[in-house]
Amino acid sequence: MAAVTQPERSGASTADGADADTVIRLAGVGVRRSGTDLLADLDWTVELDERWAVLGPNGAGKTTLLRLAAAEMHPTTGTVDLLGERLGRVDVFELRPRIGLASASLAGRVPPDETVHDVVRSAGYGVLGTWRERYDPEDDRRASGLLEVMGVAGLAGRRYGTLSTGERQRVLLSRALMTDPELLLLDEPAAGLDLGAREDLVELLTELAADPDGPATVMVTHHVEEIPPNCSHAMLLREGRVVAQGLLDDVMTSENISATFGQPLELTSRRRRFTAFRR
Ligand SMILES: Nc1ncnc2c1ncn2[C@@H]1O[C@H](COP(=O)(O)OP(=O)(O)OP(=O)(O)O)[C@@H](O)[C@H]1O
Repeated sequence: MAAVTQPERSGASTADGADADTVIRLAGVGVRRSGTDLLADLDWTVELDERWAVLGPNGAGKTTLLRLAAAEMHPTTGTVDLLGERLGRVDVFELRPRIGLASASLAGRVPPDETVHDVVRSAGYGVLGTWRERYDPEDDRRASGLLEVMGVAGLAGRRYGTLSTGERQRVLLSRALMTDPELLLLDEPAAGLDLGAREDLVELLTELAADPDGPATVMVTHHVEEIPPNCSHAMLLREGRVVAQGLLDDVMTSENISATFGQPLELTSRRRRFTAFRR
């Protein structure tokens, strides 16, 4: 993967004395809807140099967690600090461009007639669908560079609605990186991909994760096979609660995976790639 230049980021302190390398801090977080706890008792810290995988079965609360981290919703209880700013006290419209997000819900909102180049470029304005925004040549260069890095430069002029699932994932990843975010959030980036496309994506994410000046990354997935080998941390969620979280090698055990998915599973790893099957 060719490198897209990232500015160097360092660990200074913010004005309120918080560690500037802390990208996400959740303390005592709960999200409650219609009398149900979507998330409960959640404490979580993500540092700038960390690459997280979040795993759990359907309905575990993974997307809810990512929406909190994307400043798309507020917690019912507890506090959420993103990039040194407390949700509820900060203008989320200023915060969101600092966070790159690729998710199925975003994918579904892209106008099908939009060109691929515009889908990527318009992230700078936080909009979907180009209207009257003014773009600098630098915006065009960055969008083109990212599409090149993701191996889809040849699709720049194509309409988004004509792309395959794998091509869309690469375009949305390019869009998520357009604002040079400090935090990158990926909700099931490999969903719907065939085996080859999944492996291509894992390779892309591995290269992205290896960039020391790249963003802190949180990737939500259902499948252990999709975890990039250089992922540093993992969180396992079940029914809105953390089963385990911490360093990848400590968290990814047969016991923890079995507890998370509620069945006896055997987890194996080879060259830091995981597979799981029922015992
Ligand atoms: N507004 C709401 N009212 C009640 N329940 C809700 C609401 N929004 C979400 N839920 C429920 O919260 C739970 C967690 O949803 P979430 O989308 O975070 O799970 P998930 O882990 O991402 O699931 P999946 O893997 O299926 O995408 C689900 O059971 C969902 O039905």
